Amino acid sequence: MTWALVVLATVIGTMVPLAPTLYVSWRFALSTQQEQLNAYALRVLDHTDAVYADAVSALRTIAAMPFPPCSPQHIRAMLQITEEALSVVNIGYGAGDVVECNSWGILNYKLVRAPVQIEQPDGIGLILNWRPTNFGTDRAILILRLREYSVLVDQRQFFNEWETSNPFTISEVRTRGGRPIYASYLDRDLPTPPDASDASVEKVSRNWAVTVRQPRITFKEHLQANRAVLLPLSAAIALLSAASGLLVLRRQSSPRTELAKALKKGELVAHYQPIIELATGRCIGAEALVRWPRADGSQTPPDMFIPLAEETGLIERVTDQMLAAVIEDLGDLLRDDPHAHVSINLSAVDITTGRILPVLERVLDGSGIQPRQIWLEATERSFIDVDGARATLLELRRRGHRTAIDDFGTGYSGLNYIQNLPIDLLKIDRSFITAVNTEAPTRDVTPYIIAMGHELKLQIIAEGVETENQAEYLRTQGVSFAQGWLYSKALPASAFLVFWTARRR
Ligand SMILES: Nc1nc2c(ncn2[C@@H]2O[C@@H]3COP(=O)(O)O[C@H]4[C@@H](O)[C@H](n5cnc6c(=O)[nH]c(N)nc65)O[C@@H]4COP(=O)(O)O[C@H]3[C@H]2O)c(=O)[nH]1
Repeated sequence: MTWALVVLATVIGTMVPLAPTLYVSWRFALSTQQEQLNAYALRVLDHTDAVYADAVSALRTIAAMPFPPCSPQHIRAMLQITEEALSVVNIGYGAGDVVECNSWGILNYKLVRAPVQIEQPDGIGLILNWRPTNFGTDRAILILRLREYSVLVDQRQFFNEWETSNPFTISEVRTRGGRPIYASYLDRDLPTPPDASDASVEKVSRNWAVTVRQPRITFKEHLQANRAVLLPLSAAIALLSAASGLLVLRRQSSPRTELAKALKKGELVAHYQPIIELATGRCIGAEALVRWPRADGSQTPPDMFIPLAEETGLIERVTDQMLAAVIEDLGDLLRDDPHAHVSINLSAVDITTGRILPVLERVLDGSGIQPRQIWLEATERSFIDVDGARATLLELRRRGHRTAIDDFGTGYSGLNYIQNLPIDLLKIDRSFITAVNTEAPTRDVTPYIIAMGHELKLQIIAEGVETENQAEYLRTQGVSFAQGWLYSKALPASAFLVFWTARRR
């Protein structure tokens, strides 16, 4: 994946989750608004019902009292009820067109009884917006009338005194007959009820219908109102998607992914380093060494990616592909010359788990290649699990394969250790060959390793032979085989076949 694609993916990765997030949060705001309105409508209705019930109760109580009209007891009773009923500001009595007395006493002026405007189903008459000039208040009064009695209520308190605490919400109260009797926008100089796009809720009780409204939240308003939350949220989403984009990029270009891709595409190839019989100078076989040619023409050295393959569990696939390459590249050679062999490097897991056994069986089955033509090399690291390694090596040997301990001398295997392992060949590490005939401190170790090999009756291969001098020394020490740049570097299959033909004679 290129950077451009990752940037594009990051931008899309930012926008794609952001757009639904904003939309969902707006939808959530709308439903929250609706819920709030719902709750508010219920509160308005409850309040109206409660105040009405209080006023009606006062009305019915006084109407049921047996006192002579406007008698001192009658007036005292009206005063007492007025004081006890929270919403009632006064009670009036008048049998004809005028009020004769009220909670304060007998009227000494003429107060005309206002005509009933609305008849409620429960028999109570309503008079709205009564504004008496000489009554001690300039606030609108709602009168509830039952026969001769009138109960006076502060109209604003009756409907919803406290609703001013919610300045964006307006409420309208209607009788059950549909007659509008209150609208908060009239009281509070609010704009007249807005259009149908408002968010609104209607609630109905036995006597009243209440509607509450609010301009519906637009997406833009929601965005502006929640900038403080939404902007950091979008920044966080952007960061997250950028981070995941980078992660994808890193994954895409991580060495492990690259190696896995190379394995998948079959990009690893086998090169073959000739193995020479020191006594005759003849080529008796080759070691297969993995090569990873890159698109830019370079090669990634096995020392770099083999440890990675071992750590990341890809090494089994490397082994399997090398084995398949050997059969493909040198199958004819091996079938034509039953004395020729190819050495293959196994990993620790191939040896300790025995995984390689069925793989080899499958590959060689019906191939015409003898198991003894496939030598298998394992480093000392493979022998950490001695029992697992011994079981695998024993089975390999039983089938006819030859087994070699590779890079000998670099690990910690002592004589006692390797003499208990079923090994045929000991391969001396290049560092001990380089030391031959030099002043290097390891030069004394080389004869010791060779002697150990002889002691264990193992055939010895020297690797990294670069000079005739080294070859001569090894010959005199009784080392059987050698490989190294003195003879040839690891060659592509076709070049090796040419080398083989020339050195087989
Ligand atoms: N300076 C010098 N070097 C020489 C000379 N002759 C041979 N060599 C190099 O020494 C290494 C010998 O292979 P190794 O000890 O098995 O060491 C191998 C082996 O441990 C591992 N490896 C290579 N191919 C495979 C494979 O197919 N499977 C596994 N599991 N490991 C492999 O990678 C290591 C390095 O492989 P290469 O880079 O191919 O390096 C090879 C070879 O190219 C010489 O005269 N002078």
